[in-house]
Amino acid sequence: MSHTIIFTTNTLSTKALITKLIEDKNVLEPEVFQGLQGDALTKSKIEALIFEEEVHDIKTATKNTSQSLKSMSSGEQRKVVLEHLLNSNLDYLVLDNPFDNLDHESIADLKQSIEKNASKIIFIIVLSRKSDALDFITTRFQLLDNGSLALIDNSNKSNPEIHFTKEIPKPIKSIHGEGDSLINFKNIEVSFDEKLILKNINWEIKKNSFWQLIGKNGSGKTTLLSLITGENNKGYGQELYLFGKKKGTGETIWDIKQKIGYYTPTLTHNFKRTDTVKNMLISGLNDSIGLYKIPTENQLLLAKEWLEALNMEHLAEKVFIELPVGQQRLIMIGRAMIKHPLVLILDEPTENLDDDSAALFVALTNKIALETTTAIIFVSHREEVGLNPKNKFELTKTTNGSIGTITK
Ligand SMILES: Nc1ncnc2c1ncn2[C@@H]1O[C@H](COP(=O)(O)OP(=O)(O)OP(=O)(O)O)[C@@H](O)[C@H]1O
Repeated sequence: MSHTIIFTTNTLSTKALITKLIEDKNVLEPEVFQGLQGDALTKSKIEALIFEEEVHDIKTATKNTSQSLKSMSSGEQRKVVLEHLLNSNLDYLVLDNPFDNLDHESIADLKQSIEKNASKIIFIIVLSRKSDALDFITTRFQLLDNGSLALIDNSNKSNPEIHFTKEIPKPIKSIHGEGDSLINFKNIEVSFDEKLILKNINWEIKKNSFWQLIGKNGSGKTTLLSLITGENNKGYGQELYLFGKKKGTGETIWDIKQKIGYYTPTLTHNFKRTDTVKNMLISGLNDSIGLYKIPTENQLLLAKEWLEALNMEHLAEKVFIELPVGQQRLIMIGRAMIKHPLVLILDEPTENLDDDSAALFVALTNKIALETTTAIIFVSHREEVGLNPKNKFELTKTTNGSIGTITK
């Protein structure tokens, strides 16, 4: 049995595929896999280990560190759990998009580690991105709509059709913001358990700017964003200015949230409600996820305009969580943008997307940057092909906290 790559697209359920791959009757070559021990590195595996640690106080993947799995950055979590699985005497290991969330160096490390273990463990790697494929694995399949696997040659290229022809719809009412300076970090520092994570951060975000925030795993990107969105109170007492006011001097978290549009894939991870696509868009006007109020006529009209702009009019009444993930992401960027916030924060928004869906997401982000005055902060490890940020802010780890530099 050789190592295998399986390409999937966002219209298909990889969960069902992965369950089959680690069942006794593995879909690849059932007779070969009979009796072999396998496991999978997936998001739900990581979530289950966090649950074990939190609720039952059982440390499995983190038994050699004092830090909890939950408090680690997403990239750190992935690395620790993979290391644990590689040391678990398995015959085969299924990796679900293992390079998502990882910085370039970690991707190179991980690829090396897979190659190093390739004589001991059979790897089955499920990928959404063609560019993530490992050269030494030449057995490659495409998951088809009917759940079967088709052997492919390596020259298959995708060509997404991008046709956002309508303009980004105008908001019902403008959000008021004084001056050009929206967010200003002046010598900001953040520590956890007395360990400095961010050091002397100076960064000003102005109206109409388009930033990409980059930095290695654990360099503090999410921590930096959480100072803006209000989830982290470590900004108080420091020179952090949000929309012209020093943080902690009067504005409530809700005042601040109202000026920000935010999207990160975890926002809808546990979302189980059956809101329609149309209502999901409108909920961005109330800063809720899912609609808890009856929409007004104007709101319904605005949602219609957005659906047209996204070429998704026909999906208005569909249940949001039943859409393929690529379409869900476009709706979520629409939801975050519907009020034309002063700042739009997109934290690893293309995580887990296939090439075509990522290209659509990137095109929509560029369009928002071009047609509105909203400032955009796009966080990604990947150099997304086609993304056109005007500036880049990079966090670089040092032994005493990460420092920030404007690199573009
Ligand atoms: N509550 C916490 N307690 C202890 N350490 C923490 C806590 N929250 C974050 N950290 C640490 O702070 C550092 C920065 O984490 P953060 O999630 O901001 O990084 P990141 O750049 O977003 O990483 P990634 O790209 O992997 O998502 C990490 O080393 C993380 O382990």
